[in-house]
Amino acid sequence: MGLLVDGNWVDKWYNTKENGGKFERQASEFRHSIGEGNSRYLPESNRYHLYVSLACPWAHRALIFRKLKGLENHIDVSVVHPHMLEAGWKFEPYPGSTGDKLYGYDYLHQVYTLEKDDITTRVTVPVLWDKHTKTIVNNESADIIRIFNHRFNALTRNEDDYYPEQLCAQIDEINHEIYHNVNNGVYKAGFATTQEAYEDAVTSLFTTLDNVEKMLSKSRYLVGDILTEADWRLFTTLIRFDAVYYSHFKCNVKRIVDYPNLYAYMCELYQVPGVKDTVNFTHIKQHYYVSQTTINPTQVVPIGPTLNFTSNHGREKYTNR
Ligand SMILES: N[C@@H](CCC(=O)N[C@@H](CS)C(=O)NCC(=O)O)C(=O)O
Repeated sequence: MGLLVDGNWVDKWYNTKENGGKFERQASEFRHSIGEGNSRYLPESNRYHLYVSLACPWAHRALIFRKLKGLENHIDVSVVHPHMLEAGWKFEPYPGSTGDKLYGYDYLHQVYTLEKDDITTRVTVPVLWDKHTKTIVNNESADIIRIFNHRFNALTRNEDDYYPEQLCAQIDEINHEIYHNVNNGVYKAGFATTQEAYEDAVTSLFTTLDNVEKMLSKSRYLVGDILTEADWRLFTTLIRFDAVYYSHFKCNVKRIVDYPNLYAYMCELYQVPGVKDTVNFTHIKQHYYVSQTTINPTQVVPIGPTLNFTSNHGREKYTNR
């Protein structure tokens, strides 16, 4: 695990010593959009490419939106190897990995230096890449899912809207809480290097999960009867929770399966057509347990738990009232 400094790969882990044992995620650097006033990046078929890891919850958001919005024939995907070690994300044969379909590179950092040869940056997934200009359009999943949500509608004729105008404020508000306490909260717990930083993160995480459990006892989705991006952003953390975050990141106050409403809600989302094809538990478990050697130095991957997301979720009752 490392980063690019002036175009050179440096093998270095996040430094938590400077800030009281707390993990602080760095902001994504490439934040361009496609279409709507952006004359550089136009919404064209087969022009953009998505680099992902099937393990990564942020990249998973982008894969789900690509599926839901019918973009599979317009935006192809390269999938990295699940292990992210000294050289960062790599392209090596592994079931479910594809190699770098565009340039045949060995490492994802080579895609970043193709964009700019003396770049200084972390090398993260997802990356939305433009094949025409050989540049990174965007490497922030929160932006990529919004681009996918509406910028290619003219091509796909898929008008499904996961960020409807009248709900934007509500969605932004819930995203904010879920991002800090849940999506990033599990990382803050797992990467904490002091007891205090760990306990702060786990307390906020379970306070939010308890609140969401209550909300979901009254409402089918996070902002009412409509499935929105807020739900998909929560889903990619929930689906990894019992298999990884509970044990590896020590988020072990409760499992998702112990929350009746959260669990049924997660099953409902998993069962939305196409979504289960985006979930790969081998990549997920291999990535976390093998790559994060500061937490799991033996790199032994647990066999369990046994998971079932296909049971009858019964969530229709909330909209049929
Ligand atoms: N804010 C980014 C975060 C992406 C991210 O941190 N991805 C992780 C994988 S789960 C990564 O590639 N980490 C490599 C690193 O931090 O060097 C997003 O949501 O797109």
